[in-house]
Formats: sequence, C-alpha cells, structure tokens
Amino acid sequence: MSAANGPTGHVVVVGGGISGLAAAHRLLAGGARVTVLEASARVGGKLYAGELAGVPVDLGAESMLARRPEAVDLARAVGLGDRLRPPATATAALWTRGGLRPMPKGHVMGVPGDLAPLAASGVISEEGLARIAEEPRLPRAELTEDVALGGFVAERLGREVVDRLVEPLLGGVYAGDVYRTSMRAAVPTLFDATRAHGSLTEGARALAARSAAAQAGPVFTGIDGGIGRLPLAVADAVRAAGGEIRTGEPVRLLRPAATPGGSRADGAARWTVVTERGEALEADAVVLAAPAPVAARLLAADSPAASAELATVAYASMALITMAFRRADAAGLPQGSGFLVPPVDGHTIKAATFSSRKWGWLGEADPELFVLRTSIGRFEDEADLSRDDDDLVGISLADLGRATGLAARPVATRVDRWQGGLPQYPVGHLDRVTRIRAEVAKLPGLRVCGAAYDGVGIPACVASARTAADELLESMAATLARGAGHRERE
Ligand SMILES: CC1=C(CCC(=O)O)c2cc3nc(cc4[nH]c(cc5[nH]c(cc1n2)c(C)c5CCC(=O)O)c(CCC(=O)O)c4C)C(CCC(=O)O)=C3C
Repeated sequence: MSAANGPTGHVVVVGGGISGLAAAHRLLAGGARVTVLEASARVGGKLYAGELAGVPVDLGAESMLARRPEAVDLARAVGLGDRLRPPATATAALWTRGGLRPMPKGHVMGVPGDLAPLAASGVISEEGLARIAEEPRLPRAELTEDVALGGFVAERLGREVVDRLVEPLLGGVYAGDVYRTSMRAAVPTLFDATRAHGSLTEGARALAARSAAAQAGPVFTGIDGGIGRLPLAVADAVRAAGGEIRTGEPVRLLRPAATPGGSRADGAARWTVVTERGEALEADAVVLAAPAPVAARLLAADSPAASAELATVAYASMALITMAFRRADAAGLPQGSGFLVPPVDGHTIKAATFSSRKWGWLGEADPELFVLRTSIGRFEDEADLSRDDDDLVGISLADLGRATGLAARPVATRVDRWQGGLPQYPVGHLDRVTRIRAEVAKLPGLRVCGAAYDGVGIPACVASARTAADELLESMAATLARGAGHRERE
C-alpha cells in the first residue's frame, strides 16, 4: 500500500519497544499518521544499546533469529542491512555433570534427533542414552492437544534430557519452567513433527535433517554495535517519515469516542487516549504494543474479558551481569560463544555469553578488552534477584571461576535488571491468545501485539506488529471508502 493512496487516519501506538516501533513503521508506510507513546525514558524495550568501559554493548537481547525474515527485513528497511553480523562462533557448551561439555548437534531445542553427538558430549548418562534409544518403540505419540514440553519429553525420553538440555535451552528463551511451558507455543515445529512421525526423536531427526538440507545460512544474526541499534534505527525511520515518538509518556486510559458505540456515522472507530499527564489524544485506531499487564489495565473498562485473560500472562524477571576484563586475563576462557547451565546442577548463573568471542565488532571497538555476560533468575526462582549488584557480580565471578577457571577481576561491571522481562507461555497459551484476539476484535480500531502473544523472539514481535498494523490500515481504508460513499450519496 503506498502512502499516496493509503488511509490518512491517526493511530496511537502504546509502547515504544521493538513491537510498537515496528507497528509505527508499517503504519506510516501505509499512509497513517502515527504517535508512539512510550512510558519509560527510552525507546527499545528489551533491546537496549548501552556501553561498558567505553565500548558499545547490548544490555538486553544481543542476537536475533535470521532464519525467519521479519527482523532482518526490518533491519534492512531502516538502513542496517550492511551492519548485520552473524555470530563469529556458533558452538556453545553446557556446564553440567561437573564440567563444560560441548552442546551436542542434531537436536531441536534440546530434543535429540541424533544420538551419536549426544553420547559423545557426555551430557547424558549411559542409562539415559539407552532410554532415549528406546523411544521410537514406545506407543505412538498422538499429541491430540497441547502438553507441557518438560513432562512430555520426560515421559518419552526420561528426565535427564529435559533437565540437562531442554530446560537450559528453553530457560534461555523464556526464563521459564519447561515443565510448565506449552509445547505447541514454544516449539510448534517439533509439536507438528512429533505428531506426524508418532515419535519425538524421529520428529526431531526429520526437523534437524530439513534445516541441514536447507543450508539457509546462520541461525542467528547480530548487528555491528549491538541489537539495541535496531529500535533506535526504526525510531529514526519513524521520525523521518513524520511519526511522533514521545518517551516518558505513560498512558492512563483508553476511551471509545463519546458517539454511540464508539463509532462515527461512517462506522469509523474513534478512541481517546489519555496520558498520565492528562492530555487527551484523539485516534482513529490504537495499537497496544505494551506488556500484557499494561494492556490488561488499559482494556479493563472496554473489554473486561480480554483484560482478564491478559492479566493471567505471567512474566519472569532476570538480571544480566555484564563484565569487561583485560583481554589477556580472559585468554584462558574456553572457545565458543558461551555456555548454558541446567538448573539441576545447582549453580546460580543460568548462562554465560562470551560476547567478545561472539561479536567481532566488540573486539574492534577495544582490542584490549574482553566482554562477557551472565544471567541470573528464572520464573518463580527469583530470590537471587533481591541481592545487590555487587553480590550478583560476585556470584557470577564465583560460578565463572568454577566453570572455566577464570580467576581475574573485571575492570568494569554493570548489572541490568529485567523486571517482568519475559512472558511465560504455559500449556494452553495459544488458545488464550486466540480468545484475547477474539475479544479485542470486538473493539473496532484496536489491535494488540508484542512478546505476550505469538512468540518472544524479535522476529515474532515484528511479525505480530506488522499484522496489527496491516489490519488497522485495512479497516481505516474501508472506513474512508464508506465515508466517501456517504458523501457521494448526499
Ligand atoms: C529469546 C531467545 C530465543 C528465541 C529467539 C526467537 O525465537 O526469535 C533463543 C533461541 C535460542 N537460543 C539458543 C541457544 C543459546 N541461547 C543462549 C543464551 C540465551 N538465549 C536467550 C534468549 C533466547 N534464545 C537468553 C536470554 C540467553 C541468556 C544469555 C544471554 O542473553 O546472554 C545460549 C548460551 C550463551 C551463548 O552461547 O551465547 C545458547 C547456546 C538456540 C539454539 C541454537 C542452536 O540450536 O544452534 C535457540 C534457538
């Protein structure tokens, strides 16, 4: 849709994270006038370009899937195409059973399709491996309905695979409990393949073979200077296209226009968006791209049913501890991008990312420094997050020392706390999202998007934003056409 013949309605986007910004970008391309209201002092949400010891570092997400097109397409559209950088290393480790062991290849989110690399990794005991090998002879996996991934995998393959592989990997994605996470929502391709093959390991094998055959380039990409540059570049593009972005502008309430049914005579939706400062903005449409608790609050009056469902979306909190070392001091660290830590092993950190190994641009920014980060905290296991920053740094250094032998002190550290950072997708999540969208659809000119719905990754957020924007552009265009029809008949 070109700007010339696009609709000319005004859309207020609530939330200036990557979802809200992507929605704004798309709405502007479709000819809408756009105002983005971001409650906090900066745009970007969970993508946060920061600095440590004078070098640019990501203080939030640091990588995004490149196998899906949406995020990479957006990066290209806002001029970051030549800054996309795949990770310099794609090998990682697991800190388990008393040491660092290579992350085996040939799995789908920890569910093995190939036993040989798993056996070679030493991650699973002999008995555990024998149990996995039996799986194709179990009764067919029917999967007629959504299940908890952890329980389902444990039933068919034993708990070792869940606790040592699936849990740490999914723990990265959701900071959640894999025994409660929805298989359909978290690993939809594995859910479908397992159903098709009647076996988890055969489903995983088929998926792994398919992605090996596709040879579609790196799984992930970063951005020179940090993934945190993506929302900044999208925000620049939004402003350049005439969009307005206001930070430090929380929204107090949404109100349908005073006309009966909240609609004008031409059937147009009308919303009044009232900010905390008391300003009332008139809008033809609203995109709610804020976290679920905020969407729940804003919809409480006009869609109690959607609001109640949104209020059930739980969030995990975590902290990222970023540290800069003198490069010589970090020389003894193992190769690879970092390691994951299964909770069963009883350590506090849940992952370590060797940022300077992973991202060449970090080394170029200051060749004398080595940056790494650890993460602490997962859903309902957040007691450690009440510790102060120095404690979190100390715990991280102690765990890093035990895992890798690193004994040096960092030259700079910082702790970033992501309170309510990652939405949880429990069993039945997709049905919940369907119900939320059905309720929201009863309100003309309103859409929701973001990490609480169709996936927590950056491409999924961008995709949900695009869909929201496209649907509103279409309904505004239809409204305008009806309005033109009215005038012609008058
Ligand atoms: C949101 C998200 C997605 C979903 C993306 C989307 O759906 O769009 C995802 C996917 C994946 N993550 C994967 C692997 C790893 N994740 C790690 C670490 C982490 N991930 C995190 C989040 C996510 N992770 C987080 C908050 C950490 C903690 C540390 C940190 O934030 O610094 C680490 C350890 C550190 C390192 O080695 O870097 C590894 C090895 C693989 C498997 C790759 C393969 O099979 O080859 C996949 C698909």
